[in-house]
Amino acid sequence: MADDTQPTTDGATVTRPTDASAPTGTQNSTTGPAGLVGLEPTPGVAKPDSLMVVDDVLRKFGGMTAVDVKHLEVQRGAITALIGPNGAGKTTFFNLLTGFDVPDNGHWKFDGQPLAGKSAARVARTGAVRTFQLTKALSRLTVLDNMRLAATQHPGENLFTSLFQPLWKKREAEVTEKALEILGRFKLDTKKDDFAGSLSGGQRKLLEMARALMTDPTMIMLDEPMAGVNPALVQSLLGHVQALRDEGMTVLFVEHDMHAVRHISDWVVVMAEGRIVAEGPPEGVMKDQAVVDAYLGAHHDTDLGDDALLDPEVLKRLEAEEEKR
Ligand SMILES: Nc1ncnc2c1ncn2[C@@H]1O[C@H](COP(=O)(O)OP(=O)(O)OP(=O)(O)O)[C@@H](O)[C@H]1O
Repeated sequence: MADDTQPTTDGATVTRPTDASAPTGTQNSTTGPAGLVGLEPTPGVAKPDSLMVVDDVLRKFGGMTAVDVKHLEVQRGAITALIGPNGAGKTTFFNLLTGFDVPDNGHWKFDGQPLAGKSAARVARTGAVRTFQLTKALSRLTVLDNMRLAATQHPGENLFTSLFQPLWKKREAEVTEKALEILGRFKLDTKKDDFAGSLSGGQRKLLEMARALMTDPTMIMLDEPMAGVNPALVQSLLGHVQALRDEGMTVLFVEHDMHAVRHISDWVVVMAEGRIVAEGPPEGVMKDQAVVDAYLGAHHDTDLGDDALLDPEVLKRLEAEEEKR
């Protein structure tokens, strides 16, 4: 397989596998993307190294079934995209898995630990952390304070430390150092004293990701990370997501941007009307008849992966525009 790598606005690199059946960033034959090679692309297929395993999760709103997932396994160390037309149940499913909503039925495990019935805070402490859009309150804090606040959800934080000044002083210094290091990685260090609300759409998304990293997650769950992002920064964001995977993190993301999905996902799971209708490597899944039907049934104008954004000329112009912001 030949890889095509491409630098982004901030130096991160997007690696585009030219053969989707053989993903990149492999560690050994069962874990990470390599473990997905050759798997049967059928809904509910077992993965060789599953970090999350979901069974019979049902969520109804009145008489309407929003989520009805029989079985899903998420491969450790890989990037899995969760896609589907509007109203398919993706966000509800995310909310259920992360303890922000309660199912009518079902159970699921993260790294062997049962999560059903656990609060959102307890789920986050297990290492499954989701990103959130910056709220109004957070927008009024500086970028650095946003990062420091995110660290308070860290499993290592405890009452003992917070009661003794020498301990919390030391901890505060460590947290600030870590925050600056992560901000540097996302090229947000120069913005550390700016209000988060003053950042561009793409920079906000980077900050959301940076905040999640303050808790050292095992799995990061991103809800539409590319939404509202300038196309020049999309490239950069994609590079960062791949870098997290290459460091061994598991990524699960909900996304409408099919360009993003096609170019960074190792595996794609498709939901429609609450159910998983297909899963498999990105190239194959986009051609799956059940997927085409689900999208055509929902909205006819969906772009299932436009490569125009990878045109160097288009990119150069967009990057120049982003620089001016
Ligand atoms: N709190 C709620 N009360 C009633 N119905 C809800 C609630 N939340 C979601 N729904 C319904 O459940 C279904 C699934 O919604 P959900 O937001 O999970 O879909 P989605 O795939 O994330 O859609 P989108 O891509 O548009 O964000 C929709 O029909 C929605 O109207």
